[in-house]
Amino acid sequence: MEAVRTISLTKYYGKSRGIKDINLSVPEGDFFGFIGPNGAGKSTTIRTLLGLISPSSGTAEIFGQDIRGHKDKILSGIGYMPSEANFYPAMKVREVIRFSAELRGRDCSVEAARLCERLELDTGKKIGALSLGNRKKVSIVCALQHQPKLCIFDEPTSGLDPLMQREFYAILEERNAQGATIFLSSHVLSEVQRHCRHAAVIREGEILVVDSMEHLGKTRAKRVTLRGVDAPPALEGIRDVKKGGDAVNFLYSGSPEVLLNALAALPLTDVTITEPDLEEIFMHYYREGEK
Ligand SMILES: Nc1ncnc2c1ncn2[C@@H]1O[C@H](COP(=O)(O)OP(=O)(O)OP(=O)(O)O)[C@@H](O)[C@H]1O
Repeated sequence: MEAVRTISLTKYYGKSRGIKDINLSVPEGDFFGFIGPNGAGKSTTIRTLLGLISPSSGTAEIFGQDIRGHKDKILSGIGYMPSEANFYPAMKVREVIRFSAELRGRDCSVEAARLCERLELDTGKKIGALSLGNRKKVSIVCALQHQPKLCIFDEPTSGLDPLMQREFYAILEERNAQGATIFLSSHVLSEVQRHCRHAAVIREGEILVVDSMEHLGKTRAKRVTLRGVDAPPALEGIRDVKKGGDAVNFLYSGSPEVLLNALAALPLTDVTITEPDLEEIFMHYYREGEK
C-alpha cells in the first residue's frame, strides 16, 4: 500500500503559484526524500497533503484514505514536524511534549523520555529560553513520541548541530527499519543522498523527476578528474570544467570509448571517473527543467 499518494495536487495562493499537478506515490516502508530549493513548494505540498491547507484542486491520500474525509483520525496517527518550531514561549518543554501526546489521547511518557535523553533535551526549561536547535528537538520528540507509522519531516535538521543531526538520522533509520515510512523534505542534498531510497525533485511548484536514489545517481554524466594536464581533452559533452592544484575535473556525458581514446593520448599522471554527486545531479535536472 501507498503511505502517501497525491493526484494532481494543486495549490494557488490567490493568483500566485504554490504547487501545480503534484503526483507523488510513496510506498509504505520507504525512506523518501523531497528535494527543492527555497520557495519550490515543499512546505506547500506537505501542508496540502496533510489537509492543513486546502488544495485548489487534486486529492491526497494517506494509507489509501482521502485526507478530506478523515483528517483528524489520519493526523493523530502521523508524526509531522513542520519547518518552523513555534510553541508557546511560556510553556515548559515537558508540558509541550505531554500536551502533544494528550492531543493524540496517548501516554507516550516512556518513549518521550527516551527521545529527550538521546537528543540531550532539558525538559525543565521554558520554550522561550531555548535556541532554535533545541526548539527543533522539541518538535522531533512531539513528532516521534507516539511511534507513528508515517513520519513527515519538513526541513528537520536546520539549526541542529552535526552531532544531533547524526543522532536524529540514527533514530529515523531505526524507525524505518521497524517499518515506519519516512518522508523528508530537505534542501541539504548530502543528507538525502545518504539516507533516502527514493526522491522527488521539485522546482517552481512542479515535480521534475521521481526515482530511486540509485537511478537518480545514474545520469549519463560522469565526473572525470585528470592529473598531469591543465585542460580537458577537446571533446563534445564536456561541461562544468574546474581547475584546482594539479588537477582538472569536468562532467562528461558522451561515449566512454571516445573519452578513453582521447585520454590515452594525454600525458596523464592520474585519472578518476566517478558518479556525479547529488548536487550535480540536482543541477542537471534543474537545467533540463529550464529547457
Ligand atoms: N501563505 C502563503 N501565501 C502566499 N504565498 C505563499 C504562502 N506560502 C507559500 N507561498 C508561496 O508558495 C511558493 C512555495 O512556497 P513553499 O513555502 O511551499 O516552498 P518551500 O519549498 O517549502 O520553500 P522553503 O524551503 O523556503 O520553505 C512560494 O512561491 C511561496 O512564496
